[in-house]
Amino acid sequence: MTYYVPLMINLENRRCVIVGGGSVAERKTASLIDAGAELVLISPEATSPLEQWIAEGRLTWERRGYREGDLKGAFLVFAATDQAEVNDAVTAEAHALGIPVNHAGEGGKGSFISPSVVRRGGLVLCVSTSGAGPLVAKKLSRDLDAHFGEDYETYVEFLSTARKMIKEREPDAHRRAVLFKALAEMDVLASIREGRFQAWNENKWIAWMDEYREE
Ligand SMILES: C[C@@]1(CC(=O)O)c2cc3[nH]c(cc4nc(cc5[nH]c(cc(n2)[C@H]1CCC(=O)O)[C@@](C)(CC(=O)O)[C@@H]5CCC(=O)O)C(CC(=O)O)=C4CCC(=O)O)c(CCC(=O)O)c3CC(=O)O
Ligand SMILES: NC(=O)C1=CN([C@@H]2O[C@H](COP(=O)(O)OP(=O)(O)OC[C@H]3O[C@@H](n4cnc5c(N)ncnc54)[C@H](O)[C@@H]3O)[C@@H](O)[C@H]2O)C=CC1
Repeated sequence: MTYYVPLMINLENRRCVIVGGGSVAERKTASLIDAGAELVLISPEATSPLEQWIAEGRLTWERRGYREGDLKGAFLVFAATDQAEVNDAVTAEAHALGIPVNHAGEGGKGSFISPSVVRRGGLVLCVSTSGAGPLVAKKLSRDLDAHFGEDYETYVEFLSTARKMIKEREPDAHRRAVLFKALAEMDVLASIREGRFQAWNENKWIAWMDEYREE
């Protein structure tokens, strides 16, 4: 089995080309829109949600079949037609140009695959079976969905603010490390869950950092 390496990619304003306009293209496009990518769809047909997004200006549509040369300038490519030879040709062009490509019909032919994803704000939980069972990946991520509640979104926001505070206010590498460790062990989730949590203001952060300074 392929040893896939998970990555987190920032696609904001990056040109992504999706070839094919069916249900698979629709699913991949939905997450790319949320990512703020610059999207180009190449397909003679598109599902109604895709058409809706096109009408809203969220992606541009080349209403025709794929032609060699379509991938020039792309950062990422999705080959998602129902024609095996078209998906293969798109993949071959992407490989030749050194652009990462996803092959919907035979995952192993592409250079990356999409995991099943559960989001809680900045917390991103991904499940992949390395292509062995996409439906199983989906099922396992539903288990995670049930286990990780909305409280994690608030928790990750809290961590993000804390990290920023610590970086801004603590120049000493050793003391920073002590603070990050204390932060990771702090039990904030329970209070969020019970509705007792209130976001910390700057003074509370400073007081908290000072406690550790004295030790
Ligand atoms: C290799 C990979 C490449 C890629 O697409 O990136 C791939 C490939 C293929 N999928 C196929 C079928 C289905 N895929 C789904 C659903 C999802 N597929 C996704 C990912 C991946 N699918 C990558 C591996 C991920 C991994 O294993 O970790 C998810 C997780 C994410 C996403 O697509 O964004 C998303 C769930 C999203 C969610 O969580 O909701 C469903 C069910 C449904 O539609 O609900 C079916 C029908 C049931 C079935 O056949 O199992 C076929 C056979 C096609 C044929 O028969 O011709 C291939 C071809 C092949 O086997 O290579
Ligand atoms: N990776 C995944 O998660 C899954 C992959 N699949 C595979 O992906 C393929 C596509 O699935 P669906 O989106 O459900 O198919 P679909 O039949 O709904 O859509 C196919 C799309 O490809 C377009 N198309 C056909 N020829 C084209 C060309 N020359 N250039 C550009 N676009 C072209 C069609 O106009 C249509 O919009 C399936 O055949 C299957 O092999 C299927 C289910 C899930």
